[in-house]
Amino acid sequence: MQGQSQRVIEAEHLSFAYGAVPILEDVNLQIEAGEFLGLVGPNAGGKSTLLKLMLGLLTPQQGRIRVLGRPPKQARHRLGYVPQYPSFPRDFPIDVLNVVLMGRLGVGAGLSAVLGTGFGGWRRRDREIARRTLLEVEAGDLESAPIGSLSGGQLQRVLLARALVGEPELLILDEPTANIDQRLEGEIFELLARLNTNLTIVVVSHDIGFISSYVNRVACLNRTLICHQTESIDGEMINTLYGEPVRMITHDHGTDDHEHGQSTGAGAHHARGVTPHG
Ligand SMILES: Nc1ncnc2c1ncn2[C@@H]1O[C@H](COP(=O)(O)OP(=O)(O)OP(=O)(O)O)[C@@H](O)[C@H]1O
Repeated sequence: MQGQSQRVIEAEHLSFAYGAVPILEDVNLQIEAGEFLGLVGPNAGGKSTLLKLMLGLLTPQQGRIRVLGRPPKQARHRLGYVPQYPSFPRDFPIDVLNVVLMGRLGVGAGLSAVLGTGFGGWRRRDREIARRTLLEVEAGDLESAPIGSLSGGQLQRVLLARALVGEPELLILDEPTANIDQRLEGEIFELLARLNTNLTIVVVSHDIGFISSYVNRVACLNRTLICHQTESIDGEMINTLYGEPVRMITHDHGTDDHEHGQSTGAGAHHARGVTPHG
């Protein structure tokens, strides 16, 4: 259960480099409980790196990051994470329920169940929670399906269930709809919007136009980070930024060599996969 106005993420003057290559520079970000934040930016802008810092998988060279008031590693069991690409082989002989149950491994009860009785010996309570979570993501009928038999959209729901089954306070998704079609993308985001009624969510996306109708706030990352309230991201603003009507966009800040470089208060923006209308 989240506190009334608990700060879920607090990043202050965060800088990170892989070796000598700077990826994040002086990033400041506060996320309050209950927010649905979209993280957008160009390829290699540092989005996945920022998520890994939130998850405690990387350590910043400068600055500080707190998750639920603690160092990220200490908060990891209270987070749910859906990675960009599923990291297990699709022909692995395991059914959906057991994939979802893996998400209970970080939770005390699930772990002791596995250690005590061997793999597969989950407690009834863990199985109940896993089934309930599959229902929540509208994938209850897939419980016994081999993981390799699922469509892209079904797999995303199952990975979402795996992230939710540990009953997290913050759900982090790295481009959850990158490999599925637009209709299913809408369904997944409808689902995320419902989950957001009692869960803080951070989602990485390339498509600011699409996510703007679901998220409350958009953070734009291209080495440095700038936030916009969703209501300020309307068609007119996007068109002004691009100089022509566009649909699918990412935008970036603070470099001088933009294709559509325009100086705005928020920095210049450019499009990837831009679809001019008309
Ligand atoms: N382990 C690593 N070692 C060295 N460089 C890395 C490593 N991981 C990522 N990078 C580089 O860091 C930069 C930022 O990567 P990151 O994955 O954070 O970007 P991103 O915004 O998530 O990109 P995309 O939209 O393409 O997923 C990229 O240039 C990437 O090649």
